[in-house]
Amino acid sequence: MANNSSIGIEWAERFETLLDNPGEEPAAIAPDAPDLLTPQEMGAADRLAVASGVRSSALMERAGEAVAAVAESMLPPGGRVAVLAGPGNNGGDGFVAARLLTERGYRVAVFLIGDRDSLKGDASLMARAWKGPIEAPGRDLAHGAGLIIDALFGAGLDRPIEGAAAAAIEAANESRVPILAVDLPSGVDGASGAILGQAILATETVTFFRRKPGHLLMPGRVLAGRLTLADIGHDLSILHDIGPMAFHNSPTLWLDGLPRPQLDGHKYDRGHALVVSGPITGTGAARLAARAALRIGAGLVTVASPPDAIVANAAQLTAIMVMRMYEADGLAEILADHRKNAVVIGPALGVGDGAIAMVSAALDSDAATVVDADGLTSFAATPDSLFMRIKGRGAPVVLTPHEGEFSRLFPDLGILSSKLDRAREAAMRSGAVVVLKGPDTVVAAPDGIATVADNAPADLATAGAGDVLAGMIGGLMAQQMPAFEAATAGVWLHGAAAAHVGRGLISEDLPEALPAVLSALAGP
Ligand SMILES: NC(=O)C1=CN([C@@H]2O[C@H](COP(=O)(O)OP(=O)(O)OC[C@H]3O[C@@H](n4cnc5c(N)ncnc54)[C@H](O)[C@@H]3O)[C@@H](O)[C@H]2O)[C@@H](O)CC1
Ligand SMILES: Nc1ncnc2c1ncn2[C@@H]1O[C@H](COP(=O)(O)OP(=O)(O)O)[C@@H](O)[C@H]1O
Ligand SMILES: [K+]
Repeated sequence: MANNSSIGIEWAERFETLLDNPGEEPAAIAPDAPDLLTPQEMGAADRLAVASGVRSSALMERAGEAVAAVAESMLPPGGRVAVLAGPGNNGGDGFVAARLLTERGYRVAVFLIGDRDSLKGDASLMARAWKGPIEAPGRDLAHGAGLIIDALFGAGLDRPIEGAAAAAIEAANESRVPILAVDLPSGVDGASGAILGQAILATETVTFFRRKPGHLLMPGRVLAGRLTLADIGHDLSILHDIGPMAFHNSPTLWLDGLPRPQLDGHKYDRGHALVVSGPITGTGAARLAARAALRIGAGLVTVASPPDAIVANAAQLTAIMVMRMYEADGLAEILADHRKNAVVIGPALGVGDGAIAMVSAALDSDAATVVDADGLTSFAATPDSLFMRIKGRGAPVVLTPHEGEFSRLFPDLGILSSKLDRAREAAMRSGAVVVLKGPDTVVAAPDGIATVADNAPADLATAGAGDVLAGMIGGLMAQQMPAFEAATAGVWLHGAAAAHVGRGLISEDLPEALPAVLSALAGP
């Protein structure tokens, strides 16, 4: 995660409370608006809107209007508002909001970084329409204010914030006055969610047309606070020209493709998932994954167990079957039965040559494969051999690393500040769908399409939660759901199951919460 030292303890507290209440939809958003636009794509959207006949000053006026409307919900008229305006169009939005709020009875002070004469285009126009004084920001900029509007930098932030702007951000954060951010909390990179130098800790953020990845990726999601998505006059057809490649993970994306039991179906139509168990000291992980695969709808689930663990597995499984497996050759034999059409391998498998051989055997089969945990770590020294096998097969593969496992397989990708880019690069390099886990889990396909989830509660940071996720994805693939959709749906359902359980969650609860979550999705 990016450096958060400039935000300090309050940031950490916010992180905790926000993760307790994940996945709140932004206020004015249409629920089926999952597209995420990078700052560059948003710039293109603005240009396309202007090309289609919308005046850019009208876009800015509406943006400022949306900011003023949220400000009114945060502070009653008569209150004092401090507007921090930056040198670009984000500052322009701030000048519009300052004017509108003054007209509505607020006492507004505008603090500008730079001078009015250097402003360009619409920002210059809006600054001239502001009739009040303009001050330079000092340490006391928030003195007496009931609300700060942060219009320093938005989509145009292109380098770390220093100097006067950094000092203004520090003063705003330290004032403890509620902050409404325009477009993005200043200092947050809209593409990655990373902090560039110093960042505003906003109470609320108003953004326009579509969210950016940085509104969902950490720490941007936490720094943005509550998000409102405002329509400022872009035509939806613009999205066809832009072709967004990143999406907010929500059921809109995959619900139609979610497997459902058919009236005339039987269990063999719902696929047969195989989960590979570790040795006697590590059997629980496979059982968690197997239970999840069954709960998410696979018709049959079998645990392939090393001989020493067969009693432990058999004693604890009922609807799930157990098969004896003699190392990699045994696994290959079991998977020669093509009815076993999905395999989950890696949870508590053990790290080493034995695991490499077993993962290789799984990848040599025709079964859709989920490789997790030790199955990934075992290839730390030879990641290319894993990727070659993945690229050489016909059936799909999903890799489900947490950040630690990811850095073992893709050590050079740590330099990319964006989790979205890391997952995409990894998917491209490996040929697999990559699920890069965490509070902002990214699912990326080799063609660059990706989703970002924001519905996982912090309760998921518990032993075995990842095993359950691997099983859920395997169970969906057993039901013929394509890999990217299965991974995306699995991640969302995993978060929703955790939210359904709430406090005190342990991994065993997750599969058991699936019936309620799936039933709610299926509707009445
Ligand atoms: N037609 C449009 O383009 C619209 C733009 N809108 C607003 O315009 C914003 C984007 O405007 P801009 O592209 O002008 O970008 P910004 O206003 O976000 O910032 C760009 C300016 O800041 C400077 N800058 C960038 N990083 C800096 C740093 N670390 N330290 C000091 N200076 C830095 C740049 O040199 C440039 O002058 C959006 O976030 C949104 O708020 C809205 O008004 C809607 C319409
Ligand atoms: N702070 C958090 N907030 C939300 N989800 C989290 C958090 N930490 C972990 N998770 C999720 O919990 C799961 C943990 O998986 P993993 O790290 O593989 O654990 P394990 O190996 O114990 O199963 C992943 O799905 C991850 O996305
Ligand atoms: K801002």
